[in-house]
Amino acid sequence: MKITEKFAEGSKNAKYVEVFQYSGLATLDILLQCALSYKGNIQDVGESHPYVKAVKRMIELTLHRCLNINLYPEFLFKLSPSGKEFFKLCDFVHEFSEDIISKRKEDLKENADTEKRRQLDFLDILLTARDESGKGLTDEEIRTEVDTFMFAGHDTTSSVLSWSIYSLGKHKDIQDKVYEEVKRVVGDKQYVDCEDISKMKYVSCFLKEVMRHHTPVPVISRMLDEPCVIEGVEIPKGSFIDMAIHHAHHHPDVWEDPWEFKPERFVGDKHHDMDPYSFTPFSAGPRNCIGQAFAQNEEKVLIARLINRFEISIDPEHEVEHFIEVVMRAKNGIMASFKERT
Ligand code: HEM
Repeated sequence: MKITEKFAEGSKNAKYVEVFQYSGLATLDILLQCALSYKGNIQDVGESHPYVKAVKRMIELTLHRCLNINLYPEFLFKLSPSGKEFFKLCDFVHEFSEDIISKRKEDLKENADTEKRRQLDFLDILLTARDESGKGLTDEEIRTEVDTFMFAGHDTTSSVLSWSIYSLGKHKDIQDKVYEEVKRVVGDKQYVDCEDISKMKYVSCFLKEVMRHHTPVPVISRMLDEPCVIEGVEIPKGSFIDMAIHHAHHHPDVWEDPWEFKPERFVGDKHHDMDPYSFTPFSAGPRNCIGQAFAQNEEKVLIARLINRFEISIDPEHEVEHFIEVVMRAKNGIMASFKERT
């Protein structure tokens, strides 16, 4: 697994490694490979990869727009320098997805036999989907689905992986428990089996606590299509409302010691007796996250592989502070060291 090599290499060259940069590249490679059977080799190129650079800059420009009310109207944004840069990057990001799709279409035509043997992936489903009248998705519809998947499926998982590494390094007692369980379930294998995933019960509780305490998608927004009354205040139809999941995850009426990191609060699925909206890292309702099962399995495999090989510590001198940039990041990153276990 490349990310373990990157952490091992990084820890040899410097005592502490910045975690977010490597985890973002790894989760993008994983998503491209699993959903689109595309070998992006993003981790080999690093942060200078044009797709990675473009997405990073687009997030910065989106935040800049959110903080400038003058840029809210689409036509003003389009005329501004930041809007022009944003739409140019948008075109580039779309071209990246279109390229993956057109390569697959060619492969399907030219290598039908090898293609049949390949495992079905998300892109196959999009390319072959038909409605009742036999009509498939248009090229643009396929491209927007691929864009959503690439965006929704890699920054989120990277945030959870980075905060998991931070939490393991910060709480050595919890790291020991995670390691004991992984050692018992996975043993000395260099991979994690499907059956291993469901046996890692403590790792599940640990992951849930990471997603509660360091909520990966801290805020989601909706436009009201009908008026809504919240605590006696009527909010009119057409209003945009933000739902602060991170705050709900720390509400003292709901959570005991909300600012303490305690995976034990999820042991035995205790939280199942709670209000179902008290813990919603993947949102809730009809538009909740469709990648949640995949994401949780991915995180468990990554954590198991990392903890089986390394003892993780964080730099005690480095201040770590939550910073919301669509997903939950750390203001100055997370510095961790990865010591090979003997
Ligand atoms: C730990 C990782 C993840 C977290 C915390 C997460 C969280 C979320 C949340 C909160 C939403 C709702 C957004 C909203 O209502 O505005 C969402 C939607 C979505 N997620 Fe995830 N996600 C994760 C991983 C993934 C992965 C790996 C994929 C793809 C493989 C994915 C695909 C999607 C898609 C396509 C939507 C839009 C669903 C719709 O609008 O109907 N997510 N995710």
